[in-house]
Amino acid sequence: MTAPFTSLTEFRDTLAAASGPDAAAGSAATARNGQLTKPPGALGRLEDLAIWVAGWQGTDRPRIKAPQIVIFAGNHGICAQGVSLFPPEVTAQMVGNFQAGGAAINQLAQTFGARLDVVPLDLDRPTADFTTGPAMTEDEVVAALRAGWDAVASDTDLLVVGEMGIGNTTVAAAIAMALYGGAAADWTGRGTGVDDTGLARKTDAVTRGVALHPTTDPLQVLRCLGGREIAGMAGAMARARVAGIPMILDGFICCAAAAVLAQAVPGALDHAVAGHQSAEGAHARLLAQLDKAPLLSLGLRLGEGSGAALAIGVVQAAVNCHSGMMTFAEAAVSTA
Ligand SMILES: Cc1cc2ncn([C@H]3O[C@H](COP(=O)(O)O)[C@@H](O)[C@H]3O)c2cc1C
Ligand SMILES: O=C(O)c1cccnc1
Repeated sequence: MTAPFTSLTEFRDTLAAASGPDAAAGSAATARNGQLTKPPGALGRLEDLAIWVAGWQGTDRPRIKAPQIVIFAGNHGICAQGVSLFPPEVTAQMVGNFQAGGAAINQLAQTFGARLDVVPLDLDRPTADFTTGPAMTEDEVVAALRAGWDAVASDTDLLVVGEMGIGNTTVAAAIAMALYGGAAADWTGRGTGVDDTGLARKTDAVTRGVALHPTTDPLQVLRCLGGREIAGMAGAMARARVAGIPMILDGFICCAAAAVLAQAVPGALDHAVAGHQSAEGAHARLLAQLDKAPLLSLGLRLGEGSGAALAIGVVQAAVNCHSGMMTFAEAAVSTA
């Protein structure tokens, strides 16, 4: 489906018009869960996950048959401030690596049987340095949101969005500070591995950028401080919300994109679970703001959708148990 919006206002209206999950299917799944051959609650959060997917799929027997991972890539003018350990050309080089099958996310996608799509967004045209002006024009940010919307396949039943963009932990920190306040140092971290001096440069850049763009409108925060891959992720998440496709959030950068939606429209992330807590310092703080408890905590600090991709396996396991197990009656097992 082609994106049904051509402005930020229309984007917000599209997202706000999304309906919620099927409450009857959720209730039916809760009832079924209570009859499965296990002590009540013994599958812990897997039970909640299966019931949650059931609501979004509108059936008490959900299945995950077509998971999709989409990686958005973008380049950032803020790299001019010396905020990353790596040079910006790595973004395009890694896109080539994704296309050749050589990155971590390729292996993870294959492990969980997920389709993998890579969407480079104007890599030869970095955003503007947000310490000197708005990162994007409205046309640019809307184009990236539309690319995100259009990247979700029509048969996808579980979505993961990931990113590649040298400099984007600085961008995500600026978005988080603009949306939630606090000091820049609360939101900056080591990203690809900057030293103390690099971290101080990041924190200074975020302080100056947020001061230059004092807007509190979440979509203007995305335009002024964000990046194309972050807007692409937001557009794909919005499409999933409107289409009722459950999704798994990845690390710090992905959650910054999600935070824009959550602040723009209440309930915008009802279709999302947190896949993992990354090692980027402020990810835990951001997850707390989103009120999402991570499924995994493996010390990853990669991005590319990697932590969320791992959690595809957890969600698949949850729905397979829920939909494939026998009830006490079917299996002739005595109840308590
Ligand atoms: C080879 C390589 C592969 C990556 N895959 C993801 N990232 C991650 O690191 C970047 C963010 O960190 P910073 O803000 O410090 O630049 C993003 O591209 C993110 O996806 C990578 C980074 C590198 C170097
Ligand atoms: O939290 C993440 O996803 C992350 C952390 C560091 C670098 N890239 C991504």
